[in-house]
Amino acid sequence: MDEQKVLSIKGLLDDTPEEYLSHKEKYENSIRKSVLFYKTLHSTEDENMSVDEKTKLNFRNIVTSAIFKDNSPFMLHNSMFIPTIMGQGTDEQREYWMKRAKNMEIIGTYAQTELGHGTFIRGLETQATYDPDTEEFVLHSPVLSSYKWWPGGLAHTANYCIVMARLYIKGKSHGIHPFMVQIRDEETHMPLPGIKLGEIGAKLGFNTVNNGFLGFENHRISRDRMLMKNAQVLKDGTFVAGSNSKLTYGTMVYVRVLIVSNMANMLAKAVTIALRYSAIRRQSQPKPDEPEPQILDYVTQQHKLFIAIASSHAFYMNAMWLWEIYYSVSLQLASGKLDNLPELHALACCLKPLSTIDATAMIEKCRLACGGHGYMLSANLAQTYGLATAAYTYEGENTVLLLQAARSLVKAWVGHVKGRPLKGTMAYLAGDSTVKAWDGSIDGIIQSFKVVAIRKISSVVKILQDYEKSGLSPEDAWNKASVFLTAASEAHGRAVLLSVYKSEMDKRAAVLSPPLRKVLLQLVDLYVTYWALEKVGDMLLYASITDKDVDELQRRYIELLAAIRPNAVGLVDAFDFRDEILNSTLGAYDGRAYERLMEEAMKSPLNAEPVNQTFHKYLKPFMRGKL
Ligand SMILES: CCCCCCCCCCCCCC(=O)SCCNC(=O)CCNC(=O)[C@H](O)C(C)(C)COP(=O)(O)OP(=O)(O)OC[C@H]1O[C@@H](n2cnc3c(N)ncnc32)[C@H](O)[C@@H]1OP(=O)(O)O
Ligand SMILES: Cc1cc2nc3c(=O)[nH]c(=O)nc-3n(C[C@H](O)[C@H](O)[C@H](O)COP(=O)(O)OP(=O)(O)OC[C@H]3O[C@@H](n4cnc5c(N)ncnc54)[C@H](O)[C@@H]3O)c2cc1C
Repeated sequence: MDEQKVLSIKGLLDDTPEEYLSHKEKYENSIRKSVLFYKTLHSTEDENMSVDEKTKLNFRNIVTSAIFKDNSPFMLHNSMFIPTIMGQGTDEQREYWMKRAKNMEIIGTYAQTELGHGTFIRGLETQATYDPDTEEFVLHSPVLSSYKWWPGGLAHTANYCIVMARLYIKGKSHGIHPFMVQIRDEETHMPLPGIKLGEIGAKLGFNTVNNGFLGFENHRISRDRMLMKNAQVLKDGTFVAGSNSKLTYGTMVYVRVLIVSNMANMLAKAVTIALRYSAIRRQSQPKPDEPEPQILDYVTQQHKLFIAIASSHAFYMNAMWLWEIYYSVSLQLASGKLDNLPELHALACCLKPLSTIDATAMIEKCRLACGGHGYMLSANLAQTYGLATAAYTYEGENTVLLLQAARSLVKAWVGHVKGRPLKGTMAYLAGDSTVKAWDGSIDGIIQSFKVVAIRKISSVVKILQDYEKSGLSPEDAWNKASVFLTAASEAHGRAVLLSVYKSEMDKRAAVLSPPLRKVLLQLVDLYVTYWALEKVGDMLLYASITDKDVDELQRRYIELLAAIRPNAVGLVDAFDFRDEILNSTLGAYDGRAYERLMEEAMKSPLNAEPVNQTFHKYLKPFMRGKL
């Protein structure tokens, strides 16, 4: 696809930095650009029909990040509204709504979270009560806490949305289901009667996403507006349950899978900026007779940055692998086979949190690695952090998701002890977890991570059982053990991340030139060694590492940093981000960071006049003692 063509369209990139616009202007500018971007992208994609969905998504994601530093108000239309129609609609509903949504005849969002509940979906309070006399659902927000709160684009952009609401038929609740709801008039864009809409206000990031609130006052929609692929309500009010109520959560699983590759991209961007800047920035004079070195030559700087390069590769490989699993499970679900859904859910509940936790921490480290200039918004590291840390919370708060994964792991372990077979990515739990002599090879360390996971899972299951034996209810035992349950999930997630990164690289190794293979495998080695040192306590406890082994591992780590140093700039150049996509004074390809900082500073509205009017109004009288 022609990224260059997209980015050269006039008006897509901002002349005035967004941060100098008011809240309202930011929104209006983002809408103008969203429309232009949609038209441009469509014409570009039409020329590239052969490209597969995953490449298309990645391309869109990267180009979008250049045009919208703080994300687009159409974001939810593409990432959740359309996927929910696809995943939850009947054939007829898909046919009708997809045509309208794909052509942008309607703009939609996904309204699930409420003021009172986000995590606990079964606690949602928005009501959809079926009225068999009129064959309609009556949508109602009975209390303030039932107002929808957060959906992107909901405030002033979307005219339709998918509302997740509790279905009532003849006084009986039938759980949470998706409803297609028109919220604004298609001609005037006014909110429809019985619908209260607005924007939720300024946030840490996402300030151009137009996140909104929504309340209903007995608003009626026809029966065919319930998305009925899974569960159905017949005309007379008969409820037909779906094969698994959790299929209603399908869009969330899809987005959790996408988030892993999104984190790989965000981290790649941040480290490209910080690393290029580290190559031109010179500071201090360790040797009196020599010039100031590039800060990239300080090993502490390499320690901050090289792991971010390796982590981006690791997330990318894991994301592609997870995408394949998602794809094949989706095909199975379509043919009614549900067996592998729990494993997909558990995997997404490990990899979404770990990728967002690591990316958030490493992007912040990239900012810190740029010293004072990293703090400038024009460096584009603060905004990148804002986007990454949002993903820590959205699409399932990370602690909550790790506890979901723990639920599957505990179940698997208990079953294994009872003799039930383990399958898929949990099959390794049946392996040997006895302490052996330390094996410091890459495969040996990965094996140690698996042992750590087995031991943490088995240990927390024992804790849970002991609590229950002492008289605690299963729920209280679970809560009491939850710190260690999340630790067990993290250990499992680390074992998956490490082993998939290594095995996916091995698969590709054969087609790489020997020098490239060498460098990419150094990154794998660095990643594995870094995490062994980060988790040295676990290695001591469960994998019999000795102080001598740790010493060796530390030396190996330092040697790897030295080996990667000559290729470090090449490695970030290989991410192949155009300057427009990095959008950073510090990270441009030509290294003219100081010139760019000054050029950007001159765009500050305060620099338009030499004396600001507040001097005459306040400062002068104040300094003369007249105020
Ligand atoms: C274009 C590229 C863009 C890329 C970037 C994208 C950016 C996009 C921007 C997005 C912006 C942000 C947009 C947004 O933020 S949209 C809002 C997102 N909101 C959330 O993610 C809410 C998080 N909460 C939940 O998911 C659930 O309520 C949890 C999971 C916490 C519990 O749930 P609940 O209380 O109802 O369940 P339970 O505890 O009774 O039962 C648990 C049982 O159910 C199974 N189970 C649970 N869940 C699933 C599942 N999904 N598939 C299959 N199975 C599932 C589970 O294994 C267990 O099974 P078992 O053990 O009993 O056998
Ligand atoms: C930038 C952004 C965009 C968003 N976009 C959308 C959108 O488009 N559509 C939409 O519907 N929603 C959206 N959301 C909402 C988002 O999905 C929720 O905020 C998220 O799922 C977390 O739920 P919560 O806010 O209820 O947090 P809470 O669940 O209240 O979490 C607060 C704390 O309680 C802890 N906690 C909660 N439950 C448990 C538990 N069972 N065990 C242990 N600890 C627990 C959490 O770990 C956390 O520390 C968005 C949020 C953000 C930040």
